Amino acid sequence: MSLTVLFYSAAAVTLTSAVPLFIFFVLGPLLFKSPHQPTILTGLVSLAVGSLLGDVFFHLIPEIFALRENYLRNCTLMMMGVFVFFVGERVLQHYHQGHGHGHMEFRNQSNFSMISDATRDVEGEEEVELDILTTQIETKSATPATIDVERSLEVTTKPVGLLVLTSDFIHNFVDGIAIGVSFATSFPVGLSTAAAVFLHEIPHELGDFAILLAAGYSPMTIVICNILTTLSSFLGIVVALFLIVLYGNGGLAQSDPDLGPFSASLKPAILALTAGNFLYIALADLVPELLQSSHKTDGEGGSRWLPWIQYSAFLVGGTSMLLIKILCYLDGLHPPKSTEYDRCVFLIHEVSLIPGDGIGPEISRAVQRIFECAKVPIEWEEVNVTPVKLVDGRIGISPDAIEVIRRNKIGLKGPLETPVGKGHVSLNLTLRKALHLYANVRPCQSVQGFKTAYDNVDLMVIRENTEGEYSGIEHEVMDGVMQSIKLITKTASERIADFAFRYAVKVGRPNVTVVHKATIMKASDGLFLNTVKAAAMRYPEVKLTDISLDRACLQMVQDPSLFAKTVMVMPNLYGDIVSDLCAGFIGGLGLTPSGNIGEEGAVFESVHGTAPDIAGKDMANPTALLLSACMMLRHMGLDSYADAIRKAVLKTIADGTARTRDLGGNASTTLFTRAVCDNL
Ligand SMILES: NC(=O)C1=CN([C@@H]2O[C@H](COP(=O)(O)OP(=O)(O)OC[C@H]3O[C@@H](n4cnc5c(N)ncnc54)[C@H](O)[C@@H]3O)[C@@H](O)[C@H]2O)C=CC1
Ligand SMILES: O=C(O)CCC(=O)C(=O)O
Repeated sequence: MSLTVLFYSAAAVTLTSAVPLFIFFVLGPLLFKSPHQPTILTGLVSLAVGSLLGDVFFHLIPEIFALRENYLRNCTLMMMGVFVFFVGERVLQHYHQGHGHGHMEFRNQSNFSMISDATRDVEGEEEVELDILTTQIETKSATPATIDVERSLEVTTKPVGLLVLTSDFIHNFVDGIAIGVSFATSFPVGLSTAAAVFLHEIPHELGDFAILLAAGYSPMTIVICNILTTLSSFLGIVVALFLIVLYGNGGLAQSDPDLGPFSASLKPAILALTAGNFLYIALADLVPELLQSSHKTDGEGGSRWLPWIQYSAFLVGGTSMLLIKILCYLDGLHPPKSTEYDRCVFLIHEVSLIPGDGIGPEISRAVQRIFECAKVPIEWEEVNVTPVKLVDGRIGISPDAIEVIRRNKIGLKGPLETPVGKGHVSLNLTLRKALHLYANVRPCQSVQGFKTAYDNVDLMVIRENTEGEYSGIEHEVMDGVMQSIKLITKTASERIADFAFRYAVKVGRPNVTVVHKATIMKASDGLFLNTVKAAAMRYPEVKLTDISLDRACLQMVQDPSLFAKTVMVMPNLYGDIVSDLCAGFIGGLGLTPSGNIGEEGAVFESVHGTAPDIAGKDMANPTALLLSACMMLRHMGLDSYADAIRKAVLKTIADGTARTRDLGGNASTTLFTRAVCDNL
């Protein structure tokens, strides 16, 4: 995804820099000669104000506060964005009385006297070939503004040019970061930020051209300097991409809190600074300039329409930002929810598909067919994980296959067979470890309309997914004595504990329950338990309880509703067993989904295995994999598709006519799939 972000950001920055250059050379002479020059310039500045504010209010703020985390920090950073640019402008003013983050440089001068400005030092100093200068000289002698201009001539010297270039360099660098991070957030946010930067760059760059001409720079030198300062935008993009790669998981498609520190923390922080910056430029830099120009022009008998032009251009800028947002909603018929809107336009998401063994290919085909019916905007990239002999002689998944899944960041996986009591290590575990998918989320909810012994089951198991009893550290101590080591580390326990608490906050469950057997495994389960207890201090809004594994199983079987308001977190093996137990409450393994989630991506799969007893017979229930695929869609922000598919699946089961055998019906996998499509 980073390459896509790089491409869009680089294209945006190139356009943002090239167009003002084009305007300067091709349209500049016409513009400067035109009697409508103030009108055009005021229109451009007003358009910039509208688009900057539109970007802030319609795109950046919803994105910054899409997650409930870091609310105060992000507010502070937004304020800091304003403050830093206020201080920066003050410093620049100190060195050059007047030039801060200038856009039209009509501060303290009458109606956009940029042109007159530009001529100050040029006369007699350098021969400049452009027509534009002739126009400038004429303009200068003709307007009353000349007096102001003459006065300010005294402060305009060559160092001013350097100051302007330095400030441009910094400004472009910040714009580069903002554009890079915005595109990493989503295409629409990138587009709107690039448009806002672009629209305020035009008047800004034109103003700077004029000052540089005035400071004695030749047009060619200005162009070269402009290209050099533009390089800092690219530097900004590189910094943004570096942060994305370093902190993981940004990139046009994902902004789920589970996806890693970039999406959850760094991205809102940078967007908050950008929002502060844009607010400052719009309200502190541009609006006062507009008010001043309007006032003076009126006073001088200028266009009475000027304020109306400003209002209209402002509204056009703001409305265009609103339109980008509305188009985005319409595209996916999404409800207006910022995390979801995030991913909704123009992009087809690439998802790795591992069909798996046994019933895996049958149920994977069913999912693909139903996704087609639902027109889900994803493309599958099938990954072959057939075990191969690795360089170290072990049997496992080829590094290339793992790389594909890592690249796509999102995968759907059918079950993989593991030889019992012999042979190669579990490929399921290999994938989880290789991709650092440390959290296994296993929800279990009653299917309305499908009656079991338990009603309204609503359980949530979070299983540590990388170590514990599944560490695979086993050896023969002596003949007839085998030892298997249960590895529990503080790091992994802390990671899963934090995940469980964040998850509880996210889904609105008030409690976390840690399930353990620390009475017996005092050291390993003891460490797990204590680490979760310590993590609880960081989430005062969530209540922590602990329960031993055996007691938890008893209570669940007696009354699963006792656990309906909690998120259960536990070591690896317990999670595997407890989630199968949960499946029993609602109708079996054909119904329970799961997601393996980590910082580098997520792979979704059903809780069940390859079901060798029914494999190849068109008898398997694809619901568990389908619901896993719905979890995946939600993880990607494609909630509306997830909701539609889930509704159709549950309706099909509730209708009762197309139930598979595990649910007491006699429908084939194919028939069930067709029924779900019909219900979509
Ligand atoms: N995550 C994974 O890929 C997992 C893989 N496995 C592997 O699967 C293989 C078989 O394991 P088992 O212990 O037999 O467990 P299993 O989950 O494959 O089967 C248990 C029972 O549930 C039924 N069942 C499971 N899924 C079903 C579905 N979608 N529709 C209808 N009935 C379904 C089966 O017919 C069987 O009677 C083993 O090689 C094991 O290693 C087991 C569990 C998880
Ligand atoms: O890899 C296997 O064979 C079984 C894995 C399993 O049961 C699980 O952890 O979900």
